[in-house]
Amino acid sequence: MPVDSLATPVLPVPKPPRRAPFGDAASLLLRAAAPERRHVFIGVAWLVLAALLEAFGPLAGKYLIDNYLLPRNPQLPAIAALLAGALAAGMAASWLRYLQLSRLAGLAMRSVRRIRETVYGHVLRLPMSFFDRAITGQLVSRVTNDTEAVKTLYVQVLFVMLDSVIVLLGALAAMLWLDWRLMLIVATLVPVVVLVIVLYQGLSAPAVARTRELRSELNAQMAESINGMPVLQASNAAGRFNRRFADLNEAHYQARHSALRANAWLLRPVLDFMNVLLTAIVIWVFGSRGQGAALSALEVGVLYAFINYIGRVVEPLTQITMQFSQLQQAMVSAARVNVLLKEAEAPLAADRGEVTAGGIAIDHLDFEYLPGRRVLHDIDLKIAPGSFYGIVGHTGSGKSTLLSLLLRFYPARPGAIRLDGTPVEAIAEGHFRARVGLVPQEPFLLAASARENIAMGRPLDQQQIETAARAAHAHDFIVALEQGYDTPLGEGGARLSVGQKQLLAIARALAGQPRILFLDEATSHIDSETEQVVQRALAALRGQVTIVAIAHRLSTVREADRIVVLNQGRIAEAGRHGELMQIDNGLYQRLYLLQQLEGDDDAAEVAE
Ligand SMILES: Nc1ncnc2c1ncn2[C@@H]1O[C@H](COP(=O)(O)OP(=O)(O)OP(=O)(O)O)[C@@H](O)[C@H]1O
Repeated sequence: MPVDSLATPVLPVPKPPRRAPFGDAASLLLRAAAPERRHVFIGVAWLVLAALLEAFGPLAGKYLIDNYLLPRNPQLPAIAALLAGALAAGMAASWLRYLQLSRLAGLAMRSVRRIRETVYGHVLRLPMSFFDRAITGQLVSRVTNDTEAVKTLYVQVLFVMLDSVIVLLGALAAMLWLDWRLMLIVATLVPVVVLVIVLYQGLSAPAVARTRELRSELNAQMAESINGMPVLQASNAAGRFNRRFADLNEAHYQARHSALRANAWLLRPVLDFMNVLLTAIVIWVFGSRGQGAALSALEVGVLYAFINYIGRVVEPLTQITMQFSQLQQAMVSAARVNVLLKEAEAPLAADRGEVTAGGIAIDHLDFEYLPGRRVLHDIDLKIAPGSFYGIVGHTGSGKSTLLSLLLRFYPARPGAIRLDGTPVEAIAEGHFRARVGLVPQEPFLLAASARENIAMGRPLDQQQIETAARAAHAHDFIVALEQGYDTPLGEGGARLSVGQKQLLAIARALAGQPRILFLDEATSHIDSETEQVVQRALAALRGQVTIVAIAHRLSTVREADRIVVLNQGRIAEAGRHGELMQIDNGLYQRLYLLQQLEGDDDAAEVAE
């Protein structure tokens, strides 16, 4: 990682959307919950039943007051039956609510699991060009934090809201039946709540979106710092990073605070005030109807039921408004997840041919990462099956780019790359990856055993693993480890030397029995002695596997059948080592002599 990028004081903070797109969130949720339609219907049916049973309580109270208490009509069996009925209805409602909650919570959790798997699977299928733009920490934040926030949408928000709406409708229906004029007064709460929500949405949406963005920036900085820790500490950048993190954290706090302020002002207080106001209005209406006289028996029962129902209207409305802030956050997260899901995946390869012998043909290949900035020009190469090709050139000459195209990480266009006569994009993915092996510059090792690192999840037996390790000259050092092939290698293979890691990476590539093996500067980090081991391993494969090695260190490819020298994206020279050394003042000759000089200097330094 370049030190400059570490020292950059400001991270770009993308502009948050003005409004959280509800359609995006809804479509994501519906898609994820689609396989569970049956659970949704049953859960909702139970909710409706529970709300109906709960609405029965105040009606039973009204009946008790009207028929037994006020007329002083102590029919104990009837009163007991009424109370028992109300009690049973209440218990049944609670039981049903518990059942629906566990059913719907399970559904929510499964749906979120589905979303997370979909997002991760999608990320795995994205084209390499996406990862040129992506920032690891932000991406991780989408797959973990954002999908977690979407869970809130299901578990708390949707079900609490659904429940609240059903209870609200039940209470309004019961009031309508008791006294439609009073019901209309109480129902004025509904437009007030809609107004509060619209106001809240307008005030808090930008703050919530910004909070999410900033949180993922925080993750990104954390991930970047951990990855670049040696450079960060060596360049004394800890203080600068700390300040940058603190600035981001402060911006996050401010954004969160302004969302919470809108929350505190608008949500609960408005509803609490309306509750008191409406109860006062209903009592006043009853009072003015009686015009000072005592309320009739009928009215006392209705008043009791009404005051009871006002609570049942206010509570769900309060719940709905309170949940709205979480809904807001979840919608922003869902929208972010959706943006990621809309990224086009790498096109699926057709299945029109196979890699058999391992011949490679590159025809008039041009390539540019960014429009108008061509990095490869008219590359034309024929590599016979089983041969060993070296690709060399100055930094930035296009070696890695050519390898990326050979590995199908980017579409090879205009021009074409064919393997055994079939265009690379027309070979089925599984077959292609099995037949084409890669030994990268940085051997990526898992925190697992040597065996698992070679197998990489493929169903390989001990025999196959050992054969590959022997071919890569890795067997001897593996069996010398205290548990042999089962020795845990530590994070990133910390237990091994760089050269041993590289040999293990070669064993891994060979274990798949590839027909073609690409080496991406596989010898740049190892000493000359280990390089010779790698060279012997490669020499043993000659004739069986086509090898294309990109090399900074020319000694690695000295024995190649053909060495291709790239210069500014074009093939400048090609031939055997001896032939290239004959070209007076040629690029290869100059590179070679320069490296020899450096080698002599190193040797002299060691001798001193
Ligand atoms: N992902 C990318 N997006 C845009 N430009 C890129 C990308 N990768 C490489 N380039 C550009 O393409 C050109 C060739 O780079 P490439 O990495 O292929 O060179 P190289 O010969 O492998 O260099 P090195 O020996 O330093 O690894 C360079 O100018 C580089 O800036």
